[in-house]
Amino acid sequence: MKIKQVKAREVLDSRGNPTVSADVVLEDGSFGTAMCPSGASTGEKEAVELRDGDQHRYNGKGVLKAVSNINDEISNALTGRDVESQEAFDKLLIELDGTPFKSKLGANALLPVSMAFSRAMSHSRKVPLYRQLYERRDYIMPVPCMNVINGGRHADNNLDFQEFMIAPHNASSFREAIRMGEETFHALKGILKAKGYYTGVGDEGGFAPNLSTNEEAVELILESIVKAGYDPGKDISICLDPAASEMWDGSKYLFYKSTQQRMESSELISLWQSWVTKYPIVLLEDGMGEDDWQGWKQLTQAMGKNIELVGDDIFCTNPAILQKGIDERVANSILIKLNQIGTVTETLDTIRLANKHGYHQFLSHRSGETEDTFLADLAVASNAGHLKTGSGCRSERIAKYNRLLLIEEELGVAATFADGETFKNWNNK
Ligand SMILES: O=C(O)[C@@H](CO)OP(=O)(O)O
Ligand SMILES: [Mg+2]
Repeated sequence: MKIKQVKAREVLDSRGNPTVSADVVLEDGSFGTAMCPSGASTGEKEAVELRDGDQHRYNGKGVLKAVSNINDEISNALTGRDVESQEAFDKLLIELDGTPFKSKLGANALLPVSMAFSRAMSHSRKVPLYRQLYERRDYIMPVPCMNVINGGRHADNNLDFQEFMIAPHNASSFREAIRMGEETFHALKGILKAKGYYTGVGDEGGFAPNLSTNEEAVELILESIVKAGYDPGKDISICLDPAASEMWDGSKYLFYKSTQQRMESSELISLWQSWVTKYPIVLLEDGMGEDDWQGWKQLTQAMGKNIELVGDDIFCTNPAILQKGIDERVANSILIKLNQIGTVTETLDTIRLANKHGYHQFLSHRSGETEDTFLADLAVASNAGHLKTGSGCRSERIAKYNRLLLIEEELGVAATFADGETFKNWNNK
């Protein structure tokens, strides 16, 4: 298929920061467009996001360089080229950049072009995007892990830990799971209000109340699950992303927003063990920091048979780093974020590698998002069984859930809801 046009411009993300929107048009007139998300608590080994640094425009956060890299270099190299597959297309992008972390053209230039090509191909082949990404007979609809309390770097005022999520898994469909999650979200709002807490939301749509302890967040969520009429642990469980890299001060974990206490890795592991005993927690993401491999190994030894331990900052969706984690028995699951690695093909490669070694895959949005719903299709295409894309009441998050509702309807009997099995069956460690 010949590429007819590649084009980009600067648009805005959900934090009001600039991001890249790109289009790809194929010879047969098929059109695809996509927008790039952006993180706040980023891993050190993520593919590079180019920012202009010109303080007169968006406080240095403009993306005009990345945009012109698409409109000039990428467009010149691709226009008129015959490309037979996503792999071939992404290979051209990777070669054009030529650096290990995509620092020349920017992952925020490569990724939206790569995603736009997937969409253009799906239009050309007249198949839905999830089928374009991975053709299967039956698909698994993911458990929506909804971030109902935001802390850490995603809210200025409150908790040390970044994300407190609910996983409504005892449902017969995605539609039912989302309803259970939203009912709990609204019950939580009522509880916060009654206790005199602020009910404004953080970057990912969860509440950002001024709670005094991290434990209180979990307790309130459990109370809201019950208030909504569900059984904690049986119907709805808890998932956490404390984003521990943000707490790591080089040798210890600093509770930088609450007590100012500094914990050894072993103490933090004991804290997680006591929480898992006390609370119905099924998934812990970034329980240790990315620079604390030793701590990560110990965490995996201590808890890897009991719950899902997801590596986000430590793996950065990078197959080479994941391979190191597999070899050294670090984590039993990987977070998947398209812009951490920078192309659709490499994202699918990482998913495949994880699958081959019994590592689960947790599909994820970024804290800076757009209305682009690519993630929803990727979550279905991968059959990964769960995703996180915020909660409640912010449209850039809900857009993905709404897309999943439509996909489930479209698939009909070819769709099975993932349910609680998603969080079980560890075959390693
Ligand atoms: O840490 C995370 O998992 C993500 C998404 O929730 O946050 P950010 O996009 O800020 O890296
Ligand atoms: Mg994370």
